[in-house]
Amino acid sequence: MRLCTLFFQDKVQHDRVAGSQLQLLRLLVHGGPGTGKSFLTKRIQERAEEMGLQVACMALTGIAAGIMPQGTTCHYRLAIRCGTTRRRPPPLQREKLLQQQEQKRRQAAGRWNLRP
Ligand SMILES: Nc1ncnc2c1ncn2[C@@H]1O[C@H](COP(=O)(O)OP(=O)(O)OP(=O)(O)O)[C@@H](O)[C@H]1O
Repeated sequence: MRLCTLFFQDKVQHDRVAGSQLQLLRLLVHGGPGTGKSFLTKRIQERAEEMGLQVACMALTGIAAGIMPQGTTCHYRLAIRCGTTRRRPPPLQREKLLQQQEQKRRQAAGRWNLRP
């Protein structure tokens, strides 16, 4: 954790010299199963918080997010909406689309000599 402390101290000092506000720092912890990602993330978070820095932990899955202290999924934290934003077509247009689909299905069935 000495390296972690030195890293944050360097960063804080660098940002203070460069300007008055601390710059946002993004860290990506990546690795195979059981290589110590959660362990390292927790230590980094503890150290950063001891130094008065704010930490937001995010993960791609809910299970991974649940392991981290105050962890959330990326979608939740960044307010990324899931699902389609496309609206359903209006009824008339929808009817037309269904007709086109049926027509294509019949054409395909004819091509393969199947009963429509
Ligand atoms: N630097 C370390 N010193 C001591 N133990 C460690 C260290 N790094 C990891 N471990 C131990 O190794 C095991 C696996 O670590 P960890 O759960 O952090 O891995 P992970 O990459 O998050 O795993 P997964 O991908 O399955 O979520 C844990 O028991 C953890 O305590």
